[in-house]
Amino acid sequence: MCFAAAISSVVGMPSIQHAQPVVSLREVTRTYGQVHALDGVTLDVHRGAFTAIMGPSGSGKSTLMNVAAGLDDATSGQVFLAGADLRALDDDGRTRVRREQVGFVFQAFNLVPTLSAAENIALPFDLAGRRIDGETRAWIDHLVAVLGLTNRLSHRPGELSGGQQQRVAIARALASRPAIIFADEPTGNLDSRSSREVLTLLRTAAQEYGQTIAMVSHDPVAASYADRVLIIADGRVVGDHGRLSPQQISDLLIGFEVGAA
Ligand SMILES: Nc1ncnc2c1ncn2[C@@H]1O[C@H](COP(=O)(O)OP(=O)(O)OP(=O)(O)O)[C@@H](O)[C@H]1O
Repeated sequence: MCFAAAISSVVGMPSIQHAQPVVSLREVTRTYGQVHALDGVTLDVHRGAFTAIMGPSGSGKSTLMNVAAGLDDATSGQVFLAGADLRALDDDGRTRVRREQVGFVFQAFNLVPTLSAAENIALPFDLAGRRIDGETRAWIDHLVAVLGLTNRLSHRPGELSGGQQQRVAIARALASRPAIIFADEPTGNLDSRSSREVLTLLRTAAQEYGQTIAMVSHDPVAASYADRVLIIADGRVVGDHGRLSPQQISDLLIGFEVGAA
């Protein structure tokens, strides 16, 4: 069964609304001592967008993701995540917004090694003290089937390939239908075939389900799966493009790598 059919058969195809951005940054700065990791970033990310964030090493990509996800504090400016004004919240408030609205996928998979795949997928619900109701169980079962994990649910991460581990991490991130998934180099530890599978899954989740995804990557091929490519240099957004080919992305980046050298 294709991903779209599986999803629509469980929840119906949601309408994609572009009214309120999922993430909204206004003139955001983040300084570490003398370093301006973010230097006046203004940015909206809309529901259903698959956005790649690219730029030279040290340009501020991780800082941007961390600030937008409420993992790090902006020094100045405004940060809205799923309608919440993050800078007006205390640590507990930010943690709550993160748990309820954000999914994460990391390069190193970040699965708990002592838990099975099924337990890892359910972990965010356990941590949030949320019961998995019937509808959510059906959704997770479908995700597991579409991601090809049905026969791997009792396995621990150490018994799975890299690609399978990342698919478990993606199922975990999608399970709670978060407002946004932040993916930090999600294919950094995968071979090219597994990378293609993972990127296709992310793109399909955005296109067919309206799942908002922001992905930091160094890889022009990975970024070519996104429908928006942001280029960050010296803490600023210096490029904001629609879908681009890997070659177009490489050419853009070479200009900034040379500029940064
Ligand atoms: N916790 C921190 N303390 C001090 N400086 C920091 C901290 N985090 C980031 N920086 C600095 O902020 C700038 C942006 O870093 P950031 O990690 O966001 O860049 P990046 O684009 O994600 O880099 P990379 O591609 O190498 O991961 C860098 O100069 C970095 O050294």
